[in-house]
Amino acid sequence: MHKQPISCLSQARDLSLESSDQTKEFVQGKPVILLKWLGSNPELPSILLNSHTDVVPVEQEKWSHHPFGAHLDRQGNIYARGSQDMKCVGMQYLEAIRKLKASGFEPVRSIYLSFVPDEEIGGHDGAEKFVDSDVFKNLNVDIVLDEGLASPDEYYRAYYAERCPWWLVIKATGQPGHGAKLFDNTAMENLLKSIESVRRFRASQFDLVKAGLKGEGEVVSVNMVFLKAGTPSPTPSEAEAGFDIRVPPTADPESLERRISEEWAPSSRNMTFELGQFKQKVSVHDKFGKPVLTATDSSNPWWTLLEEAIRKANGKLGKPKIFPASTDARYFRQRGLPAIGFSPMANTPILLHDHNEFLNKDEYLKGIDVYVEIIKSYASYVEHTRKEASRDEL
Ligand SMILES: CSCC[C@H](NC(C)=O)C(=O)O
Ligand SMILES: [Zn+2]
Ligand SMILES: [Zn+2]
Repeated sequence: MHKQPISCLSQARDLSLESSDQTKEFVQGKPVILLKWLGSNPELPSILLNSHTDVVPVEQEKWSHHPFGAHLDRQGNIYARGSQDMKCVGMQYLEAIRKLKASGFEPVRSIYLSFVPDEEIGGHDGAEKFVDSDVFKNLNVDIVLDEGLASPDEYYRAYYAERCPWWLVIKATGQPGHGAKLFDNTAMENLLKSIESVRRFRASQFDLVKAGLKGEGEVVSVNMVFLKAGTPSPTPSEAEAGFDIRVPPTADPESLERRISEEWAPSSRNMTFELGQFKQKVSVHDKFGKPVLTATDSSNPWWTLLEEAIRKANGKLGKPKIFPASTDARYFRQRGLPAIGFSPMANTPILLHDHNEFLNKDEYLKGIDVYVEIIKSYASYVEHTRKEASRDEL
């Protein structure tokens, strides 16, 4: 994973943000950088602006410009790995603060910026350790902003929840034998029956999205990501397939698990299964099995303030959505904190993790002005809102 935490520190110095005593290595070599803009009433709970410093790898030869060269083309598009996911957001936070400081604005609530590692590989040594720490507890955070997605149309997207990844491997065993012989109960036949069943389920979910009945983040998605089996002859006695499944907080995890064990990997067909990172299946549900969501109605003042701030910056906000993939926001929501996924990139194709990831400079600059309004509004909001749930309650 490519990391650039050092530049955050030089930016912090440049902006006179506090940093030295706040930077923590919960895991050696994986720093969490914390910057602080002290509010005039530090007793009030704070605002946390989170971003991750790691990016996914690149296949350099498939890019039209060097993926780490930040090439600016004639249309004003900046090509770089992380230009959407999510160096843009981390820098926009800092640039918005630069503008606010230059304008003489003084926050009432303290504002923290966290730059965390490892989001792309699950956040276990990054946001998860940070959120579990006393350092985080002492920040007394009231609201978290984290990453969202680009939007190909003129409406910004904001996310109030996310789906949970289940990495599934199903294994089939069966009768080995001569490759020229037709016989029942081979590992391949057993596995293929399961794959057919998974595909029917996948189509049923995808049809709901295609028909406009459900959003992308509201269905269970399943993609087969690998197949591993045998040699040309004899007929192999073992075969396996891996799936990337994404489960929305509104789905019933128990019934999906039943489907896996009864339809996709039934022992009656000599099949077994493993759910990797299985622990994560609870991360979008609380301990009572209730979905972990951030409210997007008048019960959540931070949502209303976000809407108003975007409007004030002449931006348009679409209907709140469930994030289709996985972000660090789930760790904050699990602690009972409201967390909104938001990356101000309208009129932009969704290119995170793709070749030729880019962001247009005008969108980038507009996003800074959107954050100026959001930070101004959040840091001036003095009503008491909610407290972090204590660890014992979770
Ligand atoms: C669970 S770790 C992987 C995290 C990654 N996040 C995004 C935003 O792509 C994903 O959902 O695949
Ligand atoms: Zn990201
Ligand atoms: Zn990513």
